[in-house]
Amino acid sequence: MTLRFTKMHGAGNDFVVLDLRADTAEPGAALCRALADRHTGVGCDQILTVERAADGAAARYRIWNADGSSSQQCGNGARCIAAWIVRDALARGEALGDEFVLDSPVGAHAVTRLDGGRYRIEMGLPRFAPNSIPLHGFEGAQDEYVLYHNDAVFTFGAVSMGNPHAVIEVDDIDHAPVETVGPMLQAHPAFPESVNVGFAQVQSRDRIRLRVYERGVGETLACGSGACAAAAVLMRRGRVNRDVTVALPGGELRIAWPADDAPLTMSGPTAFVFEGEWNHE
Ligand SMILES: N[C@H](CCC[C@H](N)C(=O)O)C(=O)O
Repeated sequence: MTLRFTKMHGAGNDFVVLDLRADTAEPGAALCRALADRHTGVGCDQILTVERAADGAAARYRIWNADGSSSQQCGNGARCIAAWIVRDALARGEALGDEFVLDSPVGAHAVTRLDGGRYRIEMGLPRFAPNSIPLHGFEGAQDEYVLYHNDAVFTFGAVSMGNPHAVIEVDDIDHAPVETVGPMLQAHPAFPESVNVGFAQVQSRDRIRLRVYERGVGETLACGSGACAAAAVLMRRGRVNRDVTVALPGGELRIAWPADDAPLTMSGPTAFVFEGEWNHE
């Protein structure tokens, strides 16, 4: 089987983009794992599929992690799909304009094309209620949850951006226990659908450094929904202003959440790396 794809990344979070608009079958978990393999496949954190949208949106997209699991949200992926759709429209001689809508597993996202391959995405409202994350074992949304595990105590914030996030504040991001606490929380029964685990260091009221151990992947160079989640948790705690820069290992994202009842927006870069054909038996 020959599979045409586009390799892209958003702040170093990398993707294989598949065009399914001609009703090509969606990739199964095994094909996603094979595509994502960085030795025997193409290599990526997530596989994104572009599909026809019904309701006036420019396109619909879906998301699969490198381990084959699906997700409802991918912030860096949304920006890359926006860039992919704009380039596709230009190649067809169609003018898409700088404002359009993308449909995703968690609903419509308004997109604004900025300069230099940057895009702003409306990421919806952060949801803090434990049952929306989902987070079991706690009643009512809290700014900080406390979890006991093997004689250790973990405090974290939790929020859904359409996918589940835990956010742990640290004093020294370069020595954060990403590879140990990340998998521990993902396997903990408090997170029945696992979780993306962010480690955030507040540098000022306008700047956060962040590392994310992603569900279905491990640590990535950037996580767009993770940047939204960390900003939302820290804004709700009053630790940062409502418009911040989130610096991840792969690049910087801008997160604004002007009011609790206003959509949170994420702005950041996109990049096309190469087009390819993958021959897979
Ligand atoms: N690993 C995530 C999906 C990708 C999120 C990330 N790449 C982003 O940019 O938001 C999950 O399973 O919920």
